[in-house]
Amino acid sequence: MSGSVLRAVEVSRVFATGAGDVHALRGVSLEVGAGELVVVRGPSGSGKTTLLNLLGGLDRPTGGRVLLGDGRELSALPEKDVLTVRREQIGYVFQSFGLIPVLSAAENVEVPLRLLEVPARERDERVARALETVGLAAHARQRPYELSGGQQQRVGIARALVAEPAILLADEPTGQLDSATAATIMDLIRSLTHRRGLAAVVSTHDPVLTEQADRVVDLHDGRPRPAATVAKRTVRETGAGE
Ligand SMILES: Nc1ncnc2c1ncn2[C@@H]1O[C@H](COP(=O)(O)OP(=O)(O)OP(=O)(O)O)[C@@H](O)[C@H]1O
Repeated sequence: MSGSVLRAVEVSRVFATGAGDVHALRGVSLEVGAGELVVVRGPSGSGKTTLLNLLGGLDRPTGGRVLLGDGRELSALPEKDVLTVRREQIGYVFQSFGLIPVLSAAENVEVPLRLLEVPARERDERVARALETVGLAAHARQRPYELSGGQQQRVGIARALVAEPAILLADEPTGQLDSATAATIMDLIRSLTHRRGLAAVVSTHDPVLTEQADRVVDLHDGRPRPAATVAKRTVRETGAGE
């Protein structure tokens, strides 16, 4: 790993609720470098989504810090700067795909580029390339409901990567897919991570999918379990650049 692209240092998140404080995360540290796939594994309620939200700037920790590769503290930036970091540097993949139903696959993938005000011609080229990368070039004009779950998640991955972020975050990206499709989606995430040198963090509670990880971080009741934080691969598979 050549320096961390994203780092959580002793992050905690306490939610104040009517029934009292909920300690969703209690001092979790995690570091991810370019070309590295870290899987966060844990049972329901262990804090996976909370951690991914903090890493992606969708939420702020109540303790600890989230640091970017350039040394800036994401968790302390003003909201408008967090938004810029999210648009330019972070691709996010959701369990429920998060596609806009009235838009075609290509139009969904185009959304991040519109937000970045990329000119139309360049948008078209980049969207076509992104759909090609996930194997959906032939489905560009279809709406989400005309696609299978696996295909919809491929659109979600193309959308997450079309702006060429350095960081990929995926919260249970295979949670709504059958096990065979889930394996192909994890394969795709792994190969894109290695080929493009992404810093990727993926949450899952499926032990089978952790096979694809370079490193696994186990969460339990908002705490990392150090004994189970294992190096899965010391030598990463690196494919030719794209
Ligand atoms: N906005 C919130 N307000 C109050 N409590 C919350 C909030 N978000 C999460 N929690 C609590 O924090 C804990 C961790 O939740 P989180 O969603 O991060 O777990 P998870 O591991 O992603 O679970 P799942 O696998 O079911 O998605 C849970 O006890 C949850 O109820």
